[in-house]
Amino acid sequence: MLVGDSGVGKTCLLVRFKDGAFLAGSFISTVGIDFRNKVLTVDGVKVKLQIWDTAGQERFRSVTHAYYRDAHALLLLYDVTNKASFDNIQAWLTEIHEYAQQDVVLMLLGNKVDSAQDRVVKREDGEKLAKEYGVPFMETSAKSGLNVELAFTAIAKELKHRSMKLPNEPKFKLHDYVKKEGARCCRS
Ligand SMILES: Nc1nc2c(ncn2[C@@H]2O[C@H](COP(=O)(O)OP(=O)(O)OP(=O)(O)O)[C@@H](O)[C@H]2O)c(=O)[nH]1
Repeated sequence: MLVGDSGVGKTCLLVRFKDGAFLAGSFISTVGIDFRNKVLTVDGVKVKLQIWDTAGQERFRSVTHAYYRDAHALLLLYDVTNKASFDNIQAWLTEIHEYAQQDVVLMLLGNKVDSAQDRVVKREDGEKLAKEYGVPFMETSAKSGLNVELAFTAIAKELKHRSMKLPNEPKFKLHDYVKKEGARCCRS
């Protein structure tokens, strides 16, 4: 499930992942909730992700609260060009704590890193906040595609490992995977 303030790029991130395209131009805010499916092959196993795109606008909050309980993973987004969306992350985390399952997979994403000239939230600030709350963190761009595939693949890997629970397989460490792959392939 994708959550975060209105306008941070949740729908665009999902469209980039699903269709490999960027929705440029006028911004159409999500009404309520929407979902798309995508099948990924993770370590030779097909994983079907059902990805729920929520409305960030306050007036839809009661609708989206009802969906948290069934979410296996949450991608919490802020916009690196919008300080308020970053400042609201703590409130989102409180909400997640209240409504989501205790063991939900959670990842923090700082989106729109392609807009370098408009950036107001430094990468280190995102990293610091994520560390404080013990969640994996990445910067992304729905526009350029930076780290989009990586974010969803990391989540899919974690979910696959959880659902298969193979006793002889070493535990998958989402944090380490994100750190290693992020550093290797596509830091901005
Ligand atoms: N430069 C840039 N613009 C982006 C990016 N992602 C989204 N946008 C723009 O930001 C605006 C909002 O994007 P959406 O994906 O609709 O935002 P949202 O979080 O789904 O918004 P709500 O549905 O209201 O919650 C649109 O005008 C997008 O074109 C990005 O990575 N880079």
